Amino acid sequence: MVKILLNGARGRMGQAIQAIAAAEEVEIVAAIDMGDDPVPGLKECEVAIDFSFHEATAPLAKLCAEYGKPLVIGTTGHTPEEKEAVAEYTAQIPMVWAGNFSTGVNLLFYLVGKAAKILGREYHPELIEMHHCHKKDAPSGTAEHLLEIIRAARGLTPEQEMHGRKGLVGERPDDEIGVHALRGGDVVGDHTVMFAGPGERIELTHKASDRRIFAQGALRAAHWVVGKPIGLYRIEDVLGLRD
Ligand SMILES: NC(=O)C1=CN([C@@H]2O[C@H](COP(=O)(O)OP(=O)(O)OC[C@H]3O[C@@H](n4cnc5c(N)ncnc54)[C@H](OP(=O)(O)O)[C@@H]3O)[C@@H](O)[C@H]2O)C=CC1
Ligand SMILES: O=C(O)C1=N[C@H](C(=O)O)C[C@H](O)C1
Repeated sequence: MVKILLNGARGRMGQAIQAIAAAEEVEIVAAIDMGDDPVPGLKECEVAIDFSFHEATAPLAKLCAEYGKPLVIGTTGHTPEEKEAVAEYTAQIPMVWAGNFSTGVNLLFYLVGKAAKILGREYHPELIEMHHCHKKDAPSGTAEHLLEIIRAARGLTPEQEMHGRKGLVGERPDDEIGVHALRGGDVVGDHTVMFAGPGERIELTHKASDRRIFAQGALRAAHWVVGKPIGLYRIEDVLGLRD
């Protein structure tokens, strides 16, 4: 059993984690949300898990550093300043930080990287993601990581991303990544990267149908990170997928 503090406990992911905790050999010693004091739970836990809201992550990371507790972050939508603030604490505690804890999406990351490298510039990447109507950030954290992967493979910059198209946008250049965030209904999380080339197109898709996959990944990360050296880890480290 590993003892966890869960931040964002009343939310969709908080509920999904609580539903499987016992089966995954996790004891939730503190289930907190906005307005709750994390300190008593932090003192008792072995690791904290954050699935809450972008503004909440850096303050929690600061407290984890103060009490010497590892942190697993699933929350997305951080501003560049918030990301920087959180990253500072990776010099004080072990941290696993991932925009998507599913095994399937991590395979998608790998396949998209390979495809972006193998296919030439004339195979145009377009990224489409769809989530439920309650999601507050766009594009998704998963989409942001897919964009990083495509940019790295193709030598592109964030300025070469085109988020949605409207009006006289002109012809699509080769060195562009189209990004389209769809919202509606109760979609758990779909991500497609399309490479549209001359005479053919390749589509790589992952569709999540149950939040359990994210919850299982996050709890696996919580078990894994306890006792690890200080530093920043990704889900690839937890899954042993790092090249
Ligand atoms: N990495 C991954 O694999 C996944 C990541 N996510 C991400 O996890 C996050 C949560 O998603 P989801 O559960 O669907 O969202 P919800 O909106 O359902 O839940 C968020 C929870 O966080 C609480 N909360 C809001 N602000 C704060 C705060 N300042 N301090 C502490 N708690 C706060 C909310 O409380 P209240 O209701 O009182 O506002 C609520 O209980 C999102 O960023 C989402 O993108 C989601 C799925 C998978
Ligand atoms: O908010 C969600 O629901 C999800 N968020 C994560 C993201 O932003 O990528 C992961 C998953 O797609 C579900």
